[in-house]
Amino acid sequence: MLNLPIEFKDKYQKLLGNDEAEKMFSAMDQESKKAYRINPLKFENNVSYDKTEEVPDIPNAFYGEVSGQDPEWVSGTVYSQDPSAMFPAWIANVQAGEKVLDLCAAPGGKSTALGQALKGEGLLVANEISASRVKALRENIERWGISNALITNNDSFALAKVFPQFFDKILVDAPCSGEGMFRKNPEAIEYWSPEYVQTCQDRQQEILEQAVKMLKPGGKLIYSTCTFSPEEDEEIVSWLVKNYKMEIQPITMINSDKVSHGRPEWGSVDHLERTLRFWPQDNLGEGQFAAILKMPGELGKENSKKSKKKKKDKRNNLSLTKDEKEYIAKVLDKFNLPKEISDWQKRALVRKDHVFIPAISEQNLKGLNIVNDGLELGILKKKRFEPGHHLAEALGQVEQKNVINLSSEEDYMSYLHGETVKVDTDLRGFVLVAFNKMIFSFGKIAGNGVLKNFYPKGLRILKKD
Ligand SMILES: C[S@@+](CC[C@H](N)C(=O)[O-])C[C@H]1O[C@@H](n2cnc3c(N)ncnc32)[C@H](O)[C@@H]1O
Repeated sequence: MLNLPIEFKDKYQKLLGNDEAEKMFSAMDQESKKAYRINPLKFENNVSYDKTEEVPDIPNAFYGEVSGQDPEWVSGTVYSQDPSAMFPAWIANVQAGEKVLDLCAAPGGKSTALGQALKGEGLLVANEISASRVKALRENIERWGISNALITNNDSFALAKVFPQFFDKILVDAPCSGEGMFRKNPEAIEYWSPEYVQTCQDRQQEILEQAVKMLKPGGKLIYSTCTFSPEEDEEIVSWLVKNYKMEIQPITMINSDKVSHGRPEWGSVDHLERTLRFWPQDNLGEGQFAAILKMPGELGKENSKKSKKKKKDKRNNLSLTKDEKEYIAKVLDKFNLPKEISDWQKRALVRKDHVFIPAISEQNLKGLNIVNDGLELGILKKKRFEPGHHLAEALGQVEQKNVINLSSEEDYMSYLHGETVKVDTDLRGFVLVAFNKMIFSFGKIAGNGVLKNFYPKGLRILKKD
């Protein structure tokens, strides 16, 4: 049984009434609900999991557990995510070509969903303030095969300087008191106090003050938390409406009766019932709050012919030489390229031997700590080119012929451990490596049929003795 603080219980008994509060506390003693999303970007996405129970309203999402060693996970074919946490990115209703910022992004559950909705067009800036957490964000975006994300490790002040009135949509999945996660992470209970809730509200306002500066007129802010406290939910939304004249938008993409609405009496502006609340007693997933707010003005007005014209990349000094292009083409020509990579010869740049297609070309990114810009194609090594892991995951978007599908679980695990594997094939040189048809790495086959391991060292799974 969860050891909930007395002040927490008192607060929700007052807010909800005794009966509803009891339902909430007893639901918090049940097991948390696990679920996963299937990646629509991947060509092979026939997963081995049970698909009987769908997560309501979310396409390609099902209840069930995923292991980090499954080929489905390793190949970026599924993402394990709390079902309620799937909603903020879904209601953002991102369209291909938009400019989207995920301001508090790690480990990337919502960034992967926002990125997949862009379908390789437009831009996702995925930012995370914590240097340790940004690593997982990068891994997850790469696995998902997203090619047009700029991953940054900054605070919101630094981003606001570089991107004034720039984005169509911004998701602020704010750091919060995490009350909705108590049953999943009971250690979060230890941090909780009424003062901590207030500290979280202050921090949310500080982040949001910068976020609104980055929205275009008419742009949309999706604000979410995984907490129940009105101070961090309805009160924050009220503050946004009052301070920035933002409008709370109706959310039309939800049909499930397991999704509740914000409480007008817990804030101080109209239309709070348009916001969404996820309660454990509604039995969908963990606790969550989500709202969409629109900036005054209309989108698209700034899209004059002049601003539509593609600006030239200022980074001419990073261009590839003719020889470098030839080394790269020798490898890439063996694969079927998704459309966003097909014009790599025009767009790819090289920095410190790393060849990449930038996610963003016209913007001056000075002042940002860039973790990854777009799609890393690979590394130039003297007169040859070694394709990179991110490229392998992106190539999984389309049918590939130059693939070795490992024939046993044993070979698959050996590969994840970083070992070489003997393969029975006529293929030679760089190949994509798959298991159960799901592409998860590059490898290189030598003349003797030995598959050299190119699974990145940082992702390898340690062998148990
Ligand atoms: C709720 S988590 C984000 C979860 C993520 N959106 C997902 O779906 O996987 C909030 C994140 O905000 C980050 N954060 C904390 N303070 C921040 C700040 N001042 N600016 C930006 N991000 C911050 C935390 O490190 C944490 O990773």
